Amino acid sequence: SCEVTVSPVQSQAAGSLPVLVRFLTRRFIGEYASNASEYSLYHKRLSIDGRQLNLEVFDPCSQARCILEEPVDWADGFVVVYNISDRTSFINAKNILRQIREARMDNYMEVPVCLVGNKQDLCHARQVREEEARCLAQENRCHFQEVSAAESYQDIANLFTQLIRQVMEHLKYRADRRRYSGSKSMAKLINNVFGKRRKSV
Ligand SMILES: Nc1nc2c(ncn2[C@@H]2O[C@H](COP(=O)(O)OP(=O)(O)OP(=O)(O)O)[C@@H](O)[C@H]2O)c(=O)[nH]1
Repeated sequence: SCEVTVSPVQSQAAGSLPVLVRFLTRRFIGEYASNASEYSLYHKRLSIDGRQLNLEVFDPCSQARCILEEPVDWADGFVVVYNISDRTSFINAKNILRQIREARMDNYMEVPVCLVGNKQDLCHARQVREEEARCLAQENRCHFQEVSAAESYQDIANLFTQLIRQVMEHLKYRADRRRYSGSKSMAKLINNVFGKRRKSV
């Protein structure tokens, strides 16, 4: 069993909550009662590739508008959502990606991120080209996908599953590194101790 924490980060009316709820419940709920936004931490038990996971999802913007400091520190992965029919939301997403990158400058700390263009069903009113978003994702070394929370569950399920797989690999990589550097310093210590002993014999 393993704990995975993912944070969806919303920009302008991007529909991050509907995207998340689609993933958690398979249903599309378009409008929420205003007090629904008080509950911003969600849990789900999942099985991915035969592993049991406790997924924790934090939606920072339902609490306060896009406060990133906290999730940047503790999240194992990010879902940055913008609305393909709202250019401002894309610019917000760009800023959020930059903030995540800056906060995670150290390569080993770089966490998996997925840029999500929601409301694909509104492509007749599109303000952000898919290619432009793909370029932004490449620049930020993150995955990219367009979805419609209103129309489809499968794309959203796939993107969360893929992100969680990446997160698990990343966590394993970090744990291996820690173990390796631990065993290296242990080897150094043993070497020093034995070196000294040998000298004194
Ligand atoms: N057409 C369409 N509308 C969507 C989709 N996803 C969400 N919406 C609508 O977009 C609006 C914004 O959804 P919100 O629940 O406010 O999304 P949010 O990103 O959490 O936004 P805040 O209210 O600012 O926190 C709602 O009216 C939703 O019904 C989608 O895929 N397609």
